[in-house]
Amino acid sequence: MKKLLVRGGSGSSQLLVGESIDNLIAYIDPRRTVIVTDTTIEGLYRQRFPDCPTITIGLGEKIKTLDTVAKIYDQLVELEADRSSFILGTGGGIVCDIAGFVASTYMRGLPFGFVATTLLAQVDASVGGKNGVNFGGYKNMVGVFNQPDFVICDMTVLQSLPVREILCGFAEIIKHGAIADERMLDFLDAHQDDALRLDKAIVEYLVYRSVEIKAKVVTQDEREKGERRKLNFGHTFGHAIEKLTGIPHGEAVGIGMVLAAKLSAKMGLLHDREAARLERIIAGYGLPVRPPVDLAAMLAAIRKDKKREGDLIHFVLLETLGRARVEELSFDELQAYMSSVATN
Ligand SMILES: NC(=O)c1ccc[n+]([C@@H]2O[C@H](COP(=O)([O-])OP(=O)(O)OC[C@H]3O[C@@H](n4cnc5c(N)ncnc54)[C@H](O)[C@@H]3O)[C@@H](O)[C@H]2O)c1
Ligand SMILES: O=C(O)C(=O)C[C@@H](O)[C@H](O)[C@H](O)COP(=O)(O)O
Ligand SMILES: [Zn+2]
Repeated sequence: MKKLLVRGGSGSSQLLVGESIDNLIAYIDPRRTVIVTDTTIEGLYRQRFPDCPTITIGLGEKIKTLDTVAKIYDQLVELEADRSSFILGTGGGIVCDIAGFVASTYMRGLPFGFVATTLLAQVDASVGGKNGVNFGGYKNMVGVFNQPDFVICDMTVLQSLPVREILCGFAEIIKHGAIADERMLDFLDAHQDDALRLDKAIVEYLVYRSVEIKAKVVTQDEREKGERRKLNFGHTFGHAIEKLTGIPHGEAVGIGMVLAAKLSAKMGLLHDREAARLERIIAGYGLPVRPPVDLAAMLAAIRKDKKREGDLIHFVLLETLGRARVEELSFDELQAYMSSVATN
């Protein structure tokens, strides 16, 4: 097992890469812990959790709402959870985002930790303290920055993940390579087959390196005033596509990264050859690369993105593979560049 630390103004988080869920008891007091999980994880892994009251939520982005949060508050009241209670979110990104938000707001905030059970949650969603829910159909509109005490990433639970969910995790791994580490992209290229069949050593390296990249950025800029914006590479288009089509987050981010790389090339930053290479890597990991909606629809959704400030939007571009930069673009500029970028 390897450990990393995320330091934020809201507290520090221990990231335990390769820890087993069978050792959970070393991190929590079961008499004080309430587990929040989803129906899949409850069915697959409940017998391996410590014996604690458990709140089980449904599946899918559609339940990442304030309504679900309110239902969890109700159950916490019923369980007589108090300020000495501890919330353990056990699941993918949806459980982590919701459980972290519930823990951060119930009774003005309880301590919490995560067991991240999807590849996407291990490499991204459980790390960095962004907790929240969607509102009015728009992504992550209500939330907080607040670090969990710990995150457990047990590689063995990834074996039960459906293939589509594994691929979604690779989208965020590729993102970390694209913004911060070209050698990671070389590694992803060289080890594609082993990575896709979840070879233990390969996946453990990719999870660790992803978390290392994200932990460094979050420690520098927890509240996303500058450097952290780069973690949003591919997300401006990605969130719009997710909202418009309901495809999973990782798939939408994969398409968003292809579009953002093409835009970077159009703006004279990234070489066309590099944009094409990134697209090849994303496609090689079985992810879609063409937007299933037209440009006008995406731009209309982007106008409501919470990263908009007046007529400007912070857009993450690539200078080269492995180095990102954030530019403020007006919607007119974005529209002008994108209308000359091939999107199909
Ligand atoms: N907070 C952040 O920094 C951050 C970062 C990235 C993504 N996110 C959010 O994460 C969410 C997506 O998370 P996700 O991709 O993990 O989706 P998810 O939580 O919906 O999980 C995907 C599916 O896999 C199932 N599952 C989970 N673990 C499993 C396992 N070990 N075996 C079998 N099935 C399992 C789940 O029940 C679900 O059906 C999005 O809402 C996205 O916005 C947040
Ligand atoms: O941690 C971050 O910062 C990220 O941007 C990571 C993203 O992969 C993630 O999808 C995040 O939830 C997006 O946050 P948002 O604030 O843009 O909604
Ligand atoms: Zn994301």
